[in-house]
Amino acid sequence: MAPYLVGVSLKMYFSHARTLAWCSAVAEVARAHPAVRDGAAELFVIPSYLSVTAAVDLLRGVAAVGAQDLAMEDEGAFTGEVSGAEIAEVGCRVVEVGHAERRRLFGETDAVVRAKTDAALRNGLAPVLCVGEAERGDPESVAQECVRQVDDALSSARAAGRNGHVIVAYEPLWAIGADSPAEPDYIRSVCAHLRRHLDSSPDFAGSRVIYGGSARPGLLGEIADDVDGLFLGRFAHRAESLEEVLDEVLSTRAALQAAGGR
Ligand SMILES: O=C[C@H](O)COP(=O)(O)O
Repeated sequence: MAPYLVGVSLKMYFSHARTLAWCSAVAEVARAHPAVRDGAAELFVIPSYLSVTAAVDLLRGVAAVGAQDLAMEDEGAFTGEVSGAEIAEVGCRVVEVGHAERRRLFGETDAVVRAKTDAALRNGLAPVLCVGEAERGDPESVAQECVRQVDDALSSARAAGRNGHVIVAYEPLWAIGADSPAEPDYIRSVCAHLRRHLDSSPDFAGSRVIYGGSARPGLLGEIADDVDGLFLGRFAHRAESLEEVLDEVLSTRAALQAAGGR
C-alpha cells in the first residue's frame, strides 16, 4: 500500500524561533510515530525561506523540506529571488508552485507557473503544484478546469522533455483560509479525476494528488480512497494535530485494507 503524503506549509505565520520550536516538536512526534517509522506516512514541511536550512537539519530522516516559491531562472541578476538550484543544494526535495496566494497577491500568471514548474523539475525538485477553482462548482467541471491547470503548468517542462514526480495539491480557492474544507464527496470526485489524468501521463509517473484548503484532523478518513494525502495549513500549527493526522493514516489504512481497497 502506498504511503499517504502529509505536507504542511507554514506560509508566513511563524517567526524563525517559532518555526524551529515547531520543527523540533514535529520531529519528535514523527520519530516516535509508527505511521512514519513503518512508511505508512511520508511527511513534507514547507517553512519560509529563512528557516529552510534549519528545518532540513531538524527534520532529517523524518520529513522532506521544501520552499514556498522559486525563481524562474537558475542564476543571475534577479534581486530577491531564490533559485531552484540553491533550494535543491541546501537539501530541499519539494517546492511549492502556483499557490493561490501567489497568484492573487503577487500577480503570478499561468506563464510564470509554467516557468517555475519547469525550473523545479530541471533542478530535481518535486513541484507541489497548486491547482483549484475560484468558486464552488459542479465537481465534473471543476475537475476539468483543474486538469487544464495541471497540463498548462506542465507544458513547458514537457516541451523540454522533462519528467519527474509532481505533487498536485488540489486546493479550492474558496476553501483556503476558510472555516472548513470542501465536502468530502466534492474532494473525492475532483481528486479521483486528477489521479486518473496523472496516471495516464507516463512522463510524470508516480505523481500524486493531495488535498488542501482548511484540511484538518478528521478529513483523511473521509476522502482516503481518492487522494494520496493532505496539504495542511493552519490546522497543523499544533504538533499534536499532526500527530492526530498520523494516527488517522494508520486507522484509515487499516480500514481500507480490511475492505480490500486502495
Ligand atoms: O498551503 C496550504 C493551504 O493553502 C491551506 O491552508 P489552510 O489550511 O490554512 O486553509
